[in-house]
Amino acid sequence: MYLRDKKICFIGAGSMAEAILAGMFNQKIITPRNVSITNRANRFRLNELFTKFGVVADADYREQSIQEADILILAMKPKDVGSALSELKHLTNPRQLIVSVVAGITTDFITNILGHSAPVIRTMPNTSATIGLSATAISSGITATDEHILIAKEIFESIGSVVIVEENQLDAVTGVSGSGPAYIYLLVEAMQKGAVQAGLPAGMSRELILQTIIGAAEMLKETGEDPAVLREKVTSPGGTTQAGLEVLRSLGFEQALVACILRATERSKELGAILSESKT
Ligand SMILES: NC(=O)C1=CN([C@@H]2O[C@H](COP(=O)(O)OP(=O)(O)OC[C@H]3O[C@@H](n4cnc5c(N)ncnc54)[C@H](OP(=O)(O)O)[C@@H]3O)[C@@H](O)[C@H]2O)C=CC1
Ligand SMILES: O=C(O)[C@@H]1CCC=N1
Repeated sequence: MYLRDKKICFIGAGSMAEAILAGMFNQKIITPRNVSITNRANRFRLNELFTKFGVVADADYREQSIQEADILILAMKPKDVGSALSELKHLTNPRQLIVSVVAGITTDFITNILGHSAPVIRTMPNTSATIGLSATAISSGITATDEHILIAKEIFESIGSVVIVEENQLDAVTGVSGSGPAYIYLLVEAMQKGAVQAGLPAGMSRELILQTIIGAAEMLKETGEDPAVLREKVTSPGGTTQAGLEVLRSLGFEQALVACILRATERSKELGAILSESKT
């Protein structure tokens, strides 16, 4: 219970902030009166989050909320981090823990803008946080201690599973599990198209595909088997799976996924580099 009595303030009130809020309240690891949420301008959105969670979400209390927080969660787009921190740094202090969910942005970048030694934890959750099933990786900047990692772990365990990584692995995590839900959704979209073209009704296709993905994921988890072994068990020689997989391979399915992850990883590095360059 590292979060008990800690005051948390979100800077950024978008979909990731909402997903984390929902997880923390579902797991009852913090009370609404200890949480405030701020954004740049959208008062309607703040009101929506106040109505939904009962958190302090009043634009007029933005400065006070940031100043009084023990933990600041940065949840704005990468392009907005520099300007947001430059504008708000005078409200922060070295005793606050800074937790960032922003893709590509390094702990060094954040520390340099703040200009003081507040500990910074960089994380990468994903949108399955909304239903408590995020895969989140967390890493610490140079001034963060084991206790800070434990605090961040408690926050992100409320929205799913957590692994601790070195910061230089976080771009790859972003390419794999941060963006990963989108790859799976594209797979479902394509499978649905195929199912309908093969003659199944759309609604039934969706149900069959979802259960197939859930079943395959649970098989991987529960058996601990290598995916190649499980794949081979589905694939009868000369059967339907073999025929389907041959088409996937001839169209470069595996290379496409590997290239996708490498490009998303590279993009995460680019997002950080663009901002670092624009600062110098
Ligand atoms: N979506 C995803 O799948 C994932 C996203 N992330 C990361 O989460 C972060 C947030 O993403 P998401 O929630 O989708 O973004 P949204 O666009 O939904 O929300 C961004 C929020 O940031 C606020 N904001 C912008 N500028 C400032 C500022 N200067 N001061 C205070 N608040 C500001 C916006 O306020 P206003 O509306 O008033 O402008 C808005 O509330 C991103 O950095 C992304 O990389 C991480 C993992 C997964
Ligand atoms: O697309 C993005 O940049 C963010 C980071 C991971 C998922 N969404």
